Order: sequence, then structure tokens, then C-alpha cells
Amino acid sequence: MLHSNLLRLVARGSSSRLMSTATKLTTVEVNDETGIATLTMNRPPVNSQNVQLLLDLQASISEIENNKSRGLILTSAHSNVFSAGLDIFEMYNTDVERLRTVWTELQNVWIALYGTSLPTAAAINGHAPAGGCLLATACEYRVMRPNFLIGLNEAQLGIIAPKWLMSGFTNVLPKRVAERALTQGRMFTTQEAFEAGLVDEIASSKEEAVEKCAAFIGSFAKVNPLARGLTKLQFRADNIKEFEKIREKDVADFAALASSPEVQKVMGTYLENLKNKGKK
Ligand SMILES: CCCCCC/C=C\CC(=O)SCCNC(=O)CCNC(=O)[C@H](O)C(C)(C)COP(=O)(O)OP(=O)(O)OC[C@H]1O[C@@H](n2cnc3c(N)ncnc32)[C@H](O)[C@@H]1OP(=O)(O)O
Repeated sequence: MLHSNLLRLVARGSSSRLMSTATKLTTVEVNDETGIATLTMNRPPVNSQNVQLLLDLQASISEIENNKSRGLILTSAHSNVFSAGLDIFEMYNTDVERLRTVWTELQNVWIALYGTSLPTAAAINGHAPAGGCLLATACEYRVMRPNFLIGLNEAQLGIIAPKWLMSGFTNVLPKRVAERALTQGRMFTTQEAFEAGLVDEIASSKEEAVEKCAAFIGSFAKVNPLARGLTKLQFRADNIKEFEKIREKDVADFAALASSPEVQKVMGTYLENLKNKGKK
């Protein structure tokens, strides 16, 4: 009953409160009737994840956990990109300390999202490469708009994604599909991602994607939230424990790899190609 009421409210479209613009790069809006919070990334043009966006995401996740929201929907303010992953400009020609900060804050966002007991869903309203895919797969449910790309393309960039970064991805895909995709650095189209199980539903608009995410979160309306949350965390406990054991070493390894002349050269070429793409 509660569930169907919740769905009706979602379908009717209800009022919402903007809880926080505490930062410029994310906003949190809570739907008054469903109690579900929408966390929107807003760093034009592509939500590339610089340290500020990563810090703002953490602050917004904490805010949603503390304001008794019933669930969290992650989405983007932009029309064709969910998130382009880490801001490569911030990692290029910089010092090791900055690289350590970038990676530490990426880890912090991931653990905040992956390890929250709240129901989470991603309304993927555009491309979601690398760090974009990481955020989407940290959520429990994914709804994606058609004709975009999602995947972990690190291998194509000449770098190795650590195990924690792959864990959301490997949790939802059959092992052999995940292994092949990760070794190829494969980007899936929306349709391919749906067929493989990387996304749960396809929606024709952002609004529909958010509604479908809200319906997923609404499906827990009759379930005791404490039991639900603890059950979710039991499923994720092994990944989280393994991550906690290596997190400091992982920062050092990333900073050493990303600052190496070889990887800096790859980043330089990659950035050049991105810039030239716009001129073609
Ligand atoms: C190379 C070594 C990396 C070290 C290790 C990091 C480990 C893993 C995690 C990561 O997340 S790495 C980041 C990987 N991300 C990508 O490979 C995505 C690259 N971007 C794209 O493929 C496309 O931009 C897009 C997301 C599909 C969107 O395409 P669209 O055509 O809509 O927009 P563009 O014209 O390509 O880009 C607009 C504008 O944004 C700049 N930009 C795009 N992505 C990034 C990024 N990741 N970091 C910083 N800046 C980015 C792009 O250069 C354009 O800028 P202007 O030319 O307009 O100034």
C-alpha cells in the first residue's frame, strides 16, 4: 500500500525542496512527498571530477544521510554527460601531492556512496566513462538514456584500475564479461549495457530516468530500513574491507604511476586529442 502510494506520488510529480546549494558544484533536492533526495552534479561542461567536485559530492552524500532522506538519486545537470570521470587537466603537469589529493578524494567519494546504507540509484542522463561509471556502479540501480556510452576505459588510457574501483562493475556483470570489458577498456552503448546487466533500465528522458530510480527506491517502502541497510552492507563488506586494507598504499601507487613520465605523456596526448576533437 505504502509502496503503491509512493509510486503514485512519484508519477503525479510532487513538490520538492532544494536542501542545499552548500557548494556550487552539486545540489541536493528532496521531494517533499517521497522523501527521496536527488543529488545533481553541476560542473560544466562535462562534470569532470576535480577535487572540488569530489569534496562537494562527499558533503552532499553526508547531508542526504543526515536529513533522513529515504534514498539518493545521483544525476547530472548536463544534457549529454553524466560525468566524464576524473579531471585529466588537474592530473596533468602537476605535483605528486596534488595527485595524492585527487586520488584520496576519489576514494572518499566512492566509499561514501558504495558504503551508504541508504538505497541509491543513478539516473545516467549522458556519457559515463571511467570515474562516471565508477559513481554509477557504486549505486544499487542504474537507469540510462539511449545512445550514450558507459564503461571503465582505464586500460585504453594505459593505466590499471585498482580492484576497489572495479568492484561495483564486477558486482553487476558476469565475471567473464567484466574481465573482457576491463581488459579491453570497453565502452558499452546504452543498449549493450542494458543487455549485459550493467544498467537496469533504459529511459527516454532524464525525467523518466529519475522517476524509474524513484520507483526502485520506492520498492523498499515496506522493508525495515535498518534490516535493508545492514543486508546491503553485508553484501558489500568484503569489497569495503579489502579497500580499507590497501587505501593508503593505493594512493601512493596511483601518485607514483600518474606522475611517471610515461603516464604524463599519455595524458598529454589524450588531452590534445580531446581538444582537437572539438575542432574537427
Ligand atoms: C590518462 C591517465 C589517467 C590517470 C588515471 C585516472 C584513472 C581513472 C579514472 C578517470 O576517470 S580518468 C578520466 C577518463 N575520462 C575519459 O576518458 C573521458 C574523456 N572525455 C570524453 O570522452 C568526452 O569528453 C565525453 C565525456 C564523451 C563528452 O563528449 P562531448 O563531445 O560531449 O564533449 P567534448 O567536446 O569531448 O568535451 C567538452 C570539454 O570537456 C573537456 N573534457 C572532457 N573530458 C574531460 C576530462 N575527463 N577531464 C578534463 N576535461 C575533459 C574537453 O577537453 C572539452 O574541453 P574544451 O575543448 O571544450 O575546452
